[in-house]
Order: sequence, then C-alpha cells, then structure tokens
Amino acid sequence: MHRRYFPEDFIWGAATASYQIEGAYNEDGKGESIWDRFSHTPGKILNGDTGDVACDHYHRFREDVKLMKELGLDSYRFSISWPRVLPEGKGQVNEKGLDFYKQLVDQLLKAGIDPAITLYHWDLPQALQEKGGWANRDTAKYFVEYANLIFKELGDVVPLWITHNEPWVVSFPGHAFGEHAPGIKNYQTALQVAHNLLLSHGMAVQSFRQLGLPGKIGITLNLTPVYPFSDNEADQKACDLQDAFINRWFLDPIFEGSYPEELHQIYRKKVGEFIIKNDDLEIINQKIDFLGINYYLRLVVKHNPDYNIFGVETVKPEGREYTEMGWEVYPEGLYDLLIRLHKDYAPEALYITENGAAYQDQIDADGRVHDQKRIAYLKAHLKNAHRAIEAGVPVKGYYIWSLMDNFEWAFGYSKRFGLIYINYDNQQRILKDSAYWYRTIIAKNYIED
Ligand SMILES: OC[C@H]1NNC[C@@H](O)[C@@H]1O
Ligand SMILES: [Ca+2]
Repeated sequence: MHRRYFPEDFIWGAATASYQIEGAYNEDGKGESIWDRFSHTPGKILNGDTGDVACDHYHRFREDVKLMKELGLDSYRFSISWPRVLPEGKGQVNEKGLDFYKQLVDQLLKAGIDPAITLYHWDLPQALQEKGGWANRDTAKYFVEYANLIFKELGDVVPLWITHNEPWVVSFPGHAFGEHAPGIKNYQTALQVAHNLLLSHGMAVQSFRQLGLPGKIGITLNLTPVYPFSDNEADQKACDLQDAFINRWFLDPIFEGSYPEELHQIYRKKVGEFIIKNDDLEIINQKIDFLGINYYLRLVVKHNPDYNIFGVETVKPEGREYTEMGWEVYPEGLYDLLIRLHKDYAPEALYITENGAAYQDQIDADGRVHDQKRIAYLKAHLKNAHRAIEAGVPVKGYYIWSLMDNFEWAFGYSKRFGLIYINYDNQQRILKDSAYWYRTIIAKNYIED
C-alpha cells in the first residue's frame, strides 16, 4: 500500500452552516431570515421541512464541540446567521445572538479547534429582502457593517474568514431558477445579485485590511470542472460557455478585475444589462489570502441550440457512479480543478472548504452507520487533492461537508452528508464509520491507496 503523507501543517476540518444546523429560528431575539420565510412557504421544501429546529445546534453546541474534539479536528468551519446578530439586518444588535457565537468560539478554542467563519451562507435578514435584498446595492453596505461588527467581536481570535459561500448558488438558484430563497425567477436580477455579492466581498476585504486583523480572509466558490461530451467544436464551445457561467463569472472579477467578455455579451443580448459602477471591479479585485473551493462533482456538456440561453445541455455519462444528489462521483475532477486554478489564477493558498457526499445512511442492527461509500468517496478525493499538492498546488486544508447531517435546502432532511448521523426524532448524534475513519486520517496525516 502506498502512503500519501499530507504536509505537516495541513488543516483537517469539517463544515456546517447556520440555517442548516442551528434551529432556534425565532429564539432569543433572532430576526427572520429569507430561508425562514422560504421554508415556511408551502411547496418550496421537500416534505414541508423547515430549519425551525434542524439539529438544535443552538442549544447543543457544547456537546457538538466535544464530538469535534473526539474526531481531533484541527478546524471547524461554520457560518454566522446575520439576522441572529442583527435582527433587522442593520442597526440594533441582538446581544444574545452575538453571545451564542462568542460562546461557540470560546468552546472551540478551549478544545484546540481553530474556528473558520463564513460570514454569509445564504440566510439574509428578511427585513433586507423587503428592501430588495442582494438586488439592492445598499445590501453590500449593510453586509460590511455586519462584517465589521463580527470582525470587532471575534477578529483577534479567529484565524480564517470567508466572506461568502457560493455566490453562484445565491445568485442563480436563488434569483434565476427560483429553487432557493428568496425564490425569484429573473435572470437579470440574478446578474445584479451576483455583482452586488462580489462588490460586498471586496468591500468587506478592504474593511478587514483596514482593521489590521491577524487572520486570513478569502471567499468560497462552488467550482465545477466542465468536460465536453465529444471533441467536436460545438461541444467544446458549450464546455467553455458552461465553465464561464459557473466558474469564471466569479473567478475572473476576483482575480482579474473583469467579467468574461464573451458571456457578458450573451447576457447583454439575451438578458439585459446589470449596473456596474465606476471602480466596482477594482474593489472586487482585492487581493485575498486564500481561495475556498467547494468541490462535489464534474459536469459533462454538449451543444444543444434549443436547450437554454447558452445552448448547453448537461449529460450524464453511462457507467458512472452517482451520489444521492444525482452528482457524478468524479474524484479526478478535483485534481483537474486544482491544477487549472493554480495555472490560470494562482491563488496564494487554497482550502477545500467543502467536499462530501450524500448517501442512503441508516443505523444498522449494531447501532452503527456503516457508510463505506462515503469513506471511499472521501478517500478518492483526498488522493486527488494530494496529487495536486505533489504537483505544487498550495492546498492548505480540507473541510468535509458535513460535520453532521443537516437541512439540505430544497431537499430538506432527506439528504444526509454528515460524518455524524442525526436522529431528528430525539436529536441523538451517532458517529458514522466515516467519522472514525476520518479520526485516524487526522491522527496519522496520511491516506493509503
Ligand atoms: O449540497 C451540499 C452543500 N453544498 N454547498 C453548500 C452547502 O450549504 C450544501 O449543504
Ligand atoms: Ca495534523
């Protein structure tokens, strides 16, 4: 067996997000979020599930930190619920909400676990949505005020900061396809949202620098390598367009200060303009300390003129494995993605801020969850991350999605991604076999393939 040792200081982590695990959706002064509103709207979420209780992490966080310590995590990535600390999105601070996060960070530090904070993981205060939400440029300003509040409270003890989680998902499923909160179906709005999210990212990084904080700051993007169905010209072109749609539309402004021109032209023709002001792109093009990557799957595409505004159809290759999300298991895609990012954008550092899989988990007669498929998935992706590190890509850490089963957005609780199984009837936590496997990987700092 070949041992792949990771760098001595490699960070082994796990990730969650506020709306997906906290519950206590209206407790201790927390304001409503757009996901509270969306999940309370009939027909939006599978089985009518909501995040009202979720994993009850708001009350059980001490127990959960103990489990993180049992796994030996170096770091824990979580998000802050903006409306829990600023119920109206701006102005009056909810001290009890702020207190929850201060206690959580304190428990983590006591357990020797580095907090990694995502400032925005989709739960916008509903009060701001009433004023247009991310389609309103003012929300960028309110985001920086919110970020500054958190920077001032926790900036001296938290080493890793992520402004946004997956702005592509916030923009398109949220504002073009209507599948995510706030459930808007308007492509032009989605483009304005994407721009304002990027603008708020740049403004928050500038503010972080001005505060002179000791930590590192970056952004997390869902990045999906795209492959052509055939090597004919039309399919290759479709591939380039899909790559621009998902990946470059965010990577280019952040790293190069410009939008992909060809796609911008298509949008101008087929969708309409969105407002970019004078030095917006300069603000967005702030130097960041690392790029966060959420990797799950690859896409295979072919040209189909009447499929969508790009004429790009995604196809599902035969004979491949798929997770419960219908996502192709393609570990080599992580290697290809890391090599491409290093070549095309050369981020100073990269963290895999999410990687994981949903499978049909159940508790066996022995009271355990034998999630062998998840172990195989994680091991294959770690192997490919290691291949990229050997090729010189500065990958500094790996966060599994997710620490625990949780509210999987429009799929509710039907999709389980956790290392820890949650019994939603009694909130019992059960370490899956993958949790025990991960604990040994962290302890040994190598995988064997
Ligand atoms: O779909 C799995 C995960 N993907 N990235 C964002 C997270 O909130 C999701 O649960
Ligand atoms: Ca270590």
